Amino acid sequence: MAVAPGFPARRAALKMLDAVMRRGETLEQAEAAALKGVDSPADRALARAIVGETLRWLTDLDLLIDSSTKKRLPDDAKPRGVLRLMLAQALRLDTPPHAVIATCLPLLTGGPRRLAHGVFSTLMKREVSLPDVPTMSDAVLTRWGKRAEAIAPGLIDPPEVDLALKNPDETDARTLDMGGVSLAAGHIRLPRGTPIEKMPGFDEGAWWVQDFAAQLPSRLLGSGTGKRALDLCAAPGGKTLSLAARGWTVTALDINGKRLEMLRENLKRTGIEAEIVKADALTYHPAKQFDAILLDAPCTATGTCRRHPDVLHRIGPRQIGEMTEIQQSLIHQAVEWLPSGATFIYAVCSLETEESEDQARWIEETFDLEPMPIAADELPAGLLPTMEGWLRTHPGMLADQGGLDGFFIARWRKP
Ligand SMILES: C[S@@+](CC[C@H](N)C(=O)[O-])C[C@H]1O[C@@H](n2cnc3c(N)ncnc32)[C@H](O)[C@@H]1O
Repeated sequence: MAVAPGFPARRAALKMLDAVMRRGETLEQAEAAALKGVDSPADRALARAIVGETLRWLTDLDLLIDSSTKKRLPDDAKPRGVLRLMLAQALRLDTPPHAVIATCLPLLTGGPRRLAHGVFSTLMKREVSLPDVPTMSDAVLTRWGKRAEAIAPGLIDPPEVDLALKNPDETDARTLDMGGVSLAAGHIRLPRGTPIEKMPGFDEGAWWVQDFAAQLPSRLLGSGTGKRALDLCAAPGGKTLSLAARGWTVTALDINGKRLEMLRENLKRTGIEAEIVKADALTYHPAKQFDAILLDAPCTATGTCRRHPDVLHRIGPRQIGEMTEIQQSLIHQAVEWLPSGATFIYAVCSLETEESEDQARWIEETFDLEPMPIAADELPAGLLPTMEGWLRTHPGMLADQGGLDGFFIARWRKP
């Protein structure tokens, strides 16, 4: 039987879905193997889009599948995986049902193929649709509680593209030039799918890609002219770039050589300078003193679920527990290195309370640090600090302007 055009993209999508759901791999890890041999950029983009939509809407797709099978298909059954992809294409990517059938059913043989065909055709005849907002899984609902309702509207679509400008004075001119919108000085938002490398200013390094929420921790350290900052978990370097662009003399430390290579490339392209240190922060001994330490700690990254919807299905109490321990070890080190008068920022791109608010409370109970509450006038319009003076963002915020990643940021001073 001849292979339908578009079949390689679906086969890759199934491999990626399987790697995330059964092996707990990240989408990035899964892509490397699954897209091997898929050469056309369009097919690669299609495979990514199919898996992205499938993971974003997984709970709702499963509810539809379960509504038309007599016996519930096991979570890891191949026909369920194929049906998830088929429905995501028909209901989210507007792929005509006949094209979905032609390209996806060859992923199965025999009885499972007939079953998937039957379920898909029944659902198409019923003219089923998805809800307006994706339903979160029970595991996510248990963790996020009431907040899930506020967050979920931010997960309907993948996010737009945010840029951070090296020179915030250029915001108006560059926003106009690129046809974007700006949510604050130094920020530009472009439509999803914008060919970034072709945009004006890329070659000269006038900006870099960074989610709006991820731009906030360095903003909260203010201008750094004549001052030194340690960016403790720095790679690939978004925060190093914005700190250095704000005048800070930055030491960027990270344990991961590959990620530091990206940081090096980012510095080169933007013409921004920073000292790079490849080291384990847990054994490193800084030779200098710093006016500020920014710990953008490793975390479960559930705050990036708009771009990485795999986190909605891979992360659970075990990973959260492991991360909170690593974060506390890193916090211990950072606080030890803070000289009197220096500022400490703890940030995570996580929506999990254990990695965020609970860690800030633990810091206040454990260390002799003075809170430096974040003030409303330090934040872009539409964002407010919490009662404790911390900043919590999530994808449902600034929804009418395209939302933003989930971040938690808190700030202290060493007395
Ligand atoms: C959230 S990411 C940092 C993102 C970065 N700040 C940025 O803005 O691009 C966390 C980083 O922590 C690094 N990391 C994890 N454990 C570390 C350790 N023990 N010492 C140094 N870096 C570590 C990881 O390699 C990863 O690059």
